[in-house]
Formats: sequence, structure tokens, C-alpha cells
Amino acid sequence: MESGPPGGSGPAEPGPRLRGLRGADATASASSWSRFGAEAGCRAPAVAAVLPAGGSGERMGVPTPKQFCPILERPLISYTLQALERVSWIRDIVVAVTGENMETMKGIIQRYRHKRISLVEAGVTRHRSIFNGLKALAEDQPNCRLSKPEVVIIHDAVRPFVEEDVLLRVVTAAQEHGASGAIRPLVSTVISPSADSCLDHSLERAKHRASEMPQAFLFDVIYEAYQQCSDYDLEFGTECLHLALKYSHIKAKLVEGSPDLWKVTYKRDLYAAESIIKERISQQVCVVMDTKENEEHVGRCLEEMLKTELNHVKVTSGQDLQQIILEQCYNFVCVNVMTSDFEETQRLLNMLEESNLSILYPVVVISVHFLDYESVPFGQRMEKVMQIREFAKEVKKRNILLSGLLIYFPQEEQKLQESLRQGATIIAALIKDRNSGLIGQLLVA
Ligand SMILES: Nc1ccn([C@@H]2O[C@H](COP(=O)(O)OP(=O)(O)OP(=O)(O)O)[C@@H](O)[C@H]2O)c(=O)n1
Ligand SMILES: O=P(O)(O)OC[C@@H](O)[C@@H](O)[C@@H](O)CO
Repeated sequence: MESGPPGGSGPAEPGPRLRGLRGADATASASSWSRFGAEAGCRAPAVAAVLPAGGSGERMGVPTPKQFCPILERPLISYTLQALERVSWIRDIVVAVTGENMETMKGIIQRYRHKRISLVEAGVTRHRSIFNGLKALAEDQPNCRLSKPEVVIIHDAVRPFVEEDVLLRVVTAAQEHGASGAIRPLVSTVISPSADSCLDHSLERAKHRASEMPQAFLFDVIYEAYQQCSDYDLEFGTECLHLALKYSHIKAKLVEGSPDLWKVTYKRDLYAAESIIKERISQQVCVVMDTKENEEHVGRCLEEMLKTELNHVKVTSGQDLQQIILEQCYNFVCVNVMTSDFEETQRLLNMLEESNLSILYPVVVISVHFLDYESVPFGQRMEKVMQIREFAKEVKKRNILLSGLLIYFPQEEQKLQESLRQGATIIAALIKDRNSGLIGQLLVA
């Protein structure tokens, strides 16, 4: 069993969250357990998680095992780890990876600052990988800070969209019933073919469900089941709940899961996961502008136009920028009126680089310049504005996607409104698409 970097599998420690949120998240997380636990009449147990991540992803059809395939330049497994790390009452997260991917996994833990992670060798099947993870929790191994939990969550490393709510529900149900698992309605009807590939019978879809993840077990229940498990089940089985029933005689409590619990299996699932992640981090934008009359006016007009494109538009003159960054806004518009200088934008970029906000997700920054660019020789004006290409190349190394937008100003009010509307559309497209191919580009509204 290997731990990640020093402190990798230390005591429960929230994962890579920004300072301001860590407290908030942990408080929310702890209070949700205490609230939920109180309602369910149970106390908070010691909880650990096992993530099988030792597969080859054959159905994905690419050389890279799907758990390491990038989404927005970050490996899929990192999103799942992040989701579990948001839950402060999960004490340890044991990830089963193949020996050949051990260094890759350690690099991911290091780069994305994952905490509470311990690594074990995967097995040749998913059940064997899970079993190895459980052994790491069961046995007091020398120099290992892992200890046996009361409840263990088992969750596929390729299911990134798991929320605290369903984790809380399966753990609470496992405390009471010994085992629990998330289920979803079937999308297609299940049929049973005959030996000659004809329809033998079909199952009534309404009476059946798809077994998803997360699942949770009293540790002794599932560990006992794996210890008694036949080689056939270890080799060909796909259902942990079945092992708990067959070997520990425990009937798992089934809980309804959300639609986002699906497993990334085929390439289309990766595209779907990327669009969900893009949508989640594109919900809000922060408009940074000075309160000088001119700037405030066009900034407010732009704000109004942006509200027709994006759900949440915050405006700041800069004082509360640090808090906005801590609240994990990933999209910024810096308004510059009658100047092609980048001082304001540079100040914002410096704050973003210091904040580590862009470690987990690409941060979009659009430097908007309201410029009377017809009255000054084009070359002279453009020379300064074209600096954006150099800035963009530099900040891309920190996962910040910088592009520029020119809006002719001043101009007759109606034309200005049209430019602002076009500008808002361009800004929304840059935020929603997060295409790193557009960094350093200067767009004109
Ligand atoms: N020997 C294995 C096989 C699978 N898994 C993990 O179990 C989860 C769900 O399995 P699945 O979706 O089948 O992954 P793969 O086996 O990689 O996919 P495929 O069947 O397409 O090869 C994945 O996180 C996978 O990495 C594992 O830990 N050890
Ligand atoms: O069968 P696969 O190896 O593709 O994935 C494992 C899934 O079967 C499993 O995650 C759920 O069905 C719940 O047990």
C-alpha cells in the first residue's frame, strides 16, 4: 500500500479547496452529517472510501485508461477525488491503481493537491481491486495511518458526479441495514436471449432498476463477503451488493440516485462529462471595473447585457475581488475604458495566479477595452493591445485563458447598445466553450 505525498493519507483533511471555502465546506459537511444523522437517529460513524481505478477502459477505445483521460486538461479521476474530498466526514480515500499507473496517480495527487489519498495495487478484475482496497483498510500495516472504518463507501473512480447527499444516504442506510447502494431507473428494457440469440424473455422494466454507485457497507459485512468470495465471483462478478447478499446474507437498502451518477464508459460519456463540468463552472462571471463615471456607465450597460447570457453576474471595483475568487468564480471580465493599457487586467491576473484558483479548473479572463480605435493610428493602438498575446501565453501556463475584446467607444447610444449586446454574446461564448485555442485573440464587438 502506498500513500500519496507526505500527508497524502493523513487524518481527515479537506481536499484542494480555497481557504475561504474549506471552512465553509467542512462546516456545511459536518453540519449536514449531524443534521442528517440526528434525523435518522444515528451518530456519525468512521467512514472511508475505496475507489477501484485499475481498469484499462477498453470500451473507451483509446490507449489511455479512461480514469486518466483528460477533461479540460485534468484527468477524470481527479474530479472524482475532488467530489469525495468535498465531504469532510470521509476520513480516508483508498484508490486501487495498477503498478504501471502508480506513478501517474501519485503525480495527479501531487499536482491537484488531493488529500487523504492512499494507493493500493489494483487487481486483474474490479472485484479484486476493491478487495485489495478493503485489505488496506482492514490490516494494521506498519507505517500505515489507515485504520479500519465502521462504514466503507465503494465508488467507481470513473463516476465523477457524486454529491454529499447520496453519500450521506447510502452511509446512513448501511449503518442501519449493513449495506446500501444507489439505483437509477432503467433506460432500456432488459431482455434474456436464448442460446440461438432469439428473445427468450424480457424483464418488466418498471420492476427493475440499474445498480449504480456509490455503495456503502458496514466494513465487516463487505470484508467478510470478499474473504469468502469464490474465484468465479472475483473474476466475473460486477455487483458488490450481490456479494454482501450471497456471502454475508445482507440485503442492501437501495436508495434512489440522481441522474448524474452514471459511469464514464464510452467516449461519448467523456464528452458528456466535459459539457457538464463546463456548464457548472460557467454559471457566473465577475465584472471588474473602476467606479470612474465613464467606466461605470459602460460597465453597468455590459453587466445588463451579460445578465441576458449568464445566470449570475457580479460586479466589483476590486475591493471584494479576493472574496469572489475564494467563492470560486472561474470567469472574469476586466473593463478598461479609453485605454489599451493592461494594468487593471494585469492586477487581476496577478491575484488569480496567487489564489491557486486555476489549479482545478481553467479560469477565463476577458480584457475588454472600450476604445476610440478609429481616431488613433491603428498600428499605434494595436501595438499595445496586441500585448495580450504575450500575456495570454504566459498565464496559460497557470491554466488561465486570457483573450481580449474591443468595443468601439464612444459611439451613438443605439450603436453602443448593439456593440454591448454583441460583446456579451462573445464573452458568454468564451466562458461556455473555454477553448484554449482562442487565448491571446483580440475579438471585436
Ligand atoms: N481490474 C479492474 C477493472 C476495473 N476497475 C475499475 O472499476 C471501475 C468500473 O469498471 P469499468 O467501467 O468496467 O472500467 P474498465 O474495466 O476500465 O472498463 P472496460 O470494461 O471498458 O475495460 C473503473 O473505475 C475501473 O478503473 C478496477 O479497479 N480494476
Ligand atoms: O460492470 P463494469 O465493470 O462496467 O462496472 C461496474 C458496474 O457494474 C458497477 O459499477 C455497477 O453496476 C454497480 O455495481
